[in-house]
Amino acid sequence: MPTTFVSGPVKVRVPATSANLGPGFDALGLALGLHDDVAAEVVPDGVRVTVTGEGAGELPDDDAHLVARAMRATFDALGGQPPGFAVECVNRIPQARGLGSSSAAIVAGVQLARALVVDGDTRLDDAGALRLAAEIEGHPDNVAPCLLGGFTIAWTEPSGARAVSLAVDDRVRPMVFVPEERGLTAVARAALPGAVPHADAALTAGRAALLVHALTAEPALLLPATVDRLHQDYRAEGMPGTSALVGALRVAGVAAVVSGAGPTVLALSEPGPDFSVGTGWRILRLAIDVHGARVARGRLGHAERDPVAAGRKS
Ligand SMILES: Nc1ncnc2c1ncn2[C@@H]1O[C@H](COP(=O)(O)OP(=O)(O)OP(=O)(O)O)[C@@H](O)[C@H]1O
Ligand SMILES: N[C@@H](CCO)C(=O)O
Repeated sequence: MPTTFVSGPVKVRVPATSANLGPGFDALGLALGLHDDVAAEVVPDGVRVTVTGEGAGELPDDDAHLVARAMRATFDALGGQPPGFAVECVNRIPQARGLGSSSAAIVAGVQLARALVVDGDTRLDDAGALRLAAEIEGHPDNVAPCLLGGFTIAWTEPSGARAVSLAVDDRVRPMVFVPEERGLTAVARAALPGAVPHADAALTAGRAALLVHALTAEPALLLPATVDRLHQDYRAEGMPGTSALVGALRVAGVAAVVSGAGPTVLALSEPGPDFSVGTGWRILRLAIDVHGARVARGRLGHAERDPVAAGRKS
């Protein structure tokens, strides 16, 4: 069946995400109340991308932009490319910091392309959108919470990625400490060994299981539930400030972990008033986003175009 495109713009709001959460490497993730807003429409020719906020002046303005690449891949999956398309991004998620900026861009592209095709949600259903987004990203732990919201457990079967979303206990209060310096996921993944000791794998599997209970029902167990032996120690040399802050917070009794591939630190409870963080960290208290990516018709409104004000609503 030929592909027909809708006229007029569509938009999507996508949340930041924190992957791994300590022991859940490449599997667990949490959607956070900090968002990028992205709009797109079909145009007669070419690909144009404008960016405001995070990444403005640095990211490509054409087909090479990650949102455009995800849209292209999704149009292919939907049966055909439009003559051209224009994209407007208002970015608030810090990039290359471990807060899922690349997954947010990919999910935005997948959801916008689906919304721009008549019957797009039928041609590529929600399960297919997750599979495609995870395939583009390479692992599902950020794209799952970005699409579904909440606390997600993602896994990959021969047919592709799948995920479930669970409600988080109200007492969990995420806080992120974002450093100035960036860290690319690809670099952090290269620091990992090909194999780990059986004892480390066994300990981490047990803590990941405990973490599901701690996050959903018993936050008092978050400190033991966030112990990991699979990735954080191997990456510590590449992000010494992050490693030191995680260590100091944990000594103070706070369930702190490296967010995603770092270098942001995620704390699942707040440190006491006596805890001194030091300089150079942007500290954000963030709600948990329970909605995941939200699509609507129309252009970005005034509030959505503000790269700061709308950033912390969930
Ligand atoms: N909103 C965006 N639009 C276009 N490209 C983006 C966007 N956000 C991120 N990127 C691209 O992805 C890169 C960062 O991806 P990377 O996976 O290394 O980090 P992250 O997604 O922020 O962190 P993590 O995966 O650890 O949570 C950026 O350097 C940029 O090339
Ligand atoms: N699980 C991924 C998350 C970052 O994309 C990693 O730690 O490499």
